[in-house]
Parts: sequence; structure tokens; C-alpha cells
Amino acid sequence: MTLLFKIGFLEISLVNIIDILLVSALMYQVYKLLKGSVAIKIFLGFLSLYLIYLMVNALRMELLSVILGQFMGVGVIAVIIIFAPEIRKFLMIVGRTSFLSNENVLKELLFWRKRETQAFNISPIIDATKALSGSNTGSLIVLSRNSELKFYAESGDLIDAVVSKRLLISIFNKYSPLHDGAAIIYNGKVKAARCILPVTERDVPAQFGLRHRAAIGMSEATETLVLIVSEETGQVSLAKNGKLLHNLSFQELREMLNDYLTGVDVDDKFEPIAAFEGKKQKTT
Ligand SMILES: Nc1ncnc2c1ncn2[C@@H]1O[C@H](COP(=O)(O)OP(=O)(O)OP(=O)(O)O)[C@@H](O)[C@H]1O
Repeated sequence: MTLLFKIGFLEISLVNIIDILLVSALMYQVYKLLKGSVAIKIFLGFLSLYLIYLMVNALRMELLSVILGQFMGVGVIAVIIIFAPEIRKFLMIVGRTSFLSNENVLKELLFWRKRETQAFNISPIIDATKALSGSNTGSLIVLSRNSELKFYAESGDLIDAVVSKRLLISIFNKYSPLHDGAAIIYNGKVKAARCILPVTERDVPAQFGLRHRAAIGMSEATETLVLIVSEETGQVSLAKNGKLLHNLSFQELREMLNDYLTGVDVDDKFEPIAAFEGKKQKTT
């Protein structure tokens, strides 16, 4: 016996409702995993096409549904090829989490746990940056205001500790096993360290090395603000949307972090990387 609900002229069974809820939860998890990366745009593109296909099918528009159906057939293979790294990552996360025994995963899946971005004290970040810059210790910190950046965090070592000056200095200490790569900060916590960021594919002026290229690449791929301290010069820079703000004072840094984290649009304060072409070259 199946339980049927009537909504207007629509009859829907309990199994259908559970089915829809499970698919929605799954889609939400995929969205969260990809959020902030370039792959999210491709994912949303495919999802929109699939929804159109379902609508066209339901309306019995045969010609369009045959064309879209063919595309969907090939699309599945295309999705597997395009998202191969993400699929691998997703399966790794699923495998690593003891899925049914972990109460948090179930809560997240069923949307019980509410996530809120809270304003947090940025002073430890500024103080740590002063110390790192003063000792010419290279560092790379990704600040995110709306996503945990799970995809990138998973490429490094998960930490999930409240931000403090000492913690950041310890991470980037040259002798620390965590110093290589980037730290990710979200919601007042250092989520991970030693993370691998995407390097920009654009031409970057010669005075910027790999650390800056990774910062620019990350800011192109996500809606983050990336803080760089140069090991060579101790200079502090920020990357956002593929652009740079170079050699900032600590007061400017404080203002930028504050603005970014409180949702102020700071994009027009940044310079395109081409503007740095021809300025001081890196000395080797
Ligand atoms: N893709 C990446 N993701 C995260 N961190 C990276 C990446 N590429 C390089 N780094 C970090 O940058 C460091 C290398 O920096 P490199 O000296 O080449 O850059 P730079 O921009 O010239 O910076 P600096 O002015 O500090 O020398 C690496 O040791 C590593 O910690």
C-alpha cells in the first residue's frame, strides 16, 4: 500500500517525496563541494540543461526532447571526464567519513545544522602578518566569507582551530611541516593548512613567483581574498578576482579585511596584474 498526497491536480506518493528530498540533499552536497570553484559554473550549466530536458519531456515536445536526450546521453560521459578530479574528491570524502555512524553528516544532509557566517576579530591575522612580514617569512592565507572551501581545504591538512596570532605564526614558521602551501580561514577559524591552490594560467609579471601566482589563481577561481607575505621582501599583498593590491600598509590591510568580511565591494581598489609589468623585477 502506498501513501498518496494530493496537491491540486498532482498526486504524489510518500516514496516520491523521499526521493525528491534525497536528490535535493545530494545536489546540495555536490553544490557545497564545488562552491567557490570554476567547476560550479559547469555543474550549474549541466543542471539547467537537465531540468529543461525534464520539462520538455513532460510537455511531450518530442523533437526537442530527442535532441536534448541525445545530448544528455553524451553529457553523462562528458560530466565524468570534466569532473574526474571532483568526483574522485567527492568519493574520497564519502569514503573517509563514516557515513551512517557520523551524526554530523546526517544532520548536514537533512539540513538540520544551521551554518552562519559570523564577524570575527581580524586582529590576530593583522598581528601575525606584521610578525611574518617583519621576519621575512613567506605566507599565503585564503580568507573566505561565504564558503568553507572544502574542496581546497581537503588538499591540505584539516585544522579547524580558532584563529590566533601564535597559530598563524606557527603554521608559516619555516621549520613547521605545515608551512608549505596555503592556510584557509573561514568564520574565524583556520580550517586547513598546507593547501594547494590553483595557479593562474595568465602571464604574471616576473617579480611575482609561484606564491603570488597561486594567490592570483585562487582569487580567479573563487570569491576569496588571498593574503600574501613575500618571503623575499616581506611585502604584504592581497589578491581578489585575479587582481592585486601590492605592498599594503598594515592599516590598509586591516581596512581591506574588514571591508571584505563585512560584505563591502572592494574589487575596484585592486589593480590588474598587467599594471605591474615593467615595475621592479625580482632579483635572484
Ligand atoms: N599552487 C600553490 N598552492 C599553494 N601554495 C603554493 C603554490 N605554489 C607555491 N606555493 C607556495 O609558495 C612558495 C614558493 O614561493 P615562491 O618563492 O616561488 O613565490 P613568490 O611569489 O616569489 O614569493 P616570495 O616573494 O615569497 O618569494 C612555496 O614554497 C609554497 O609554499
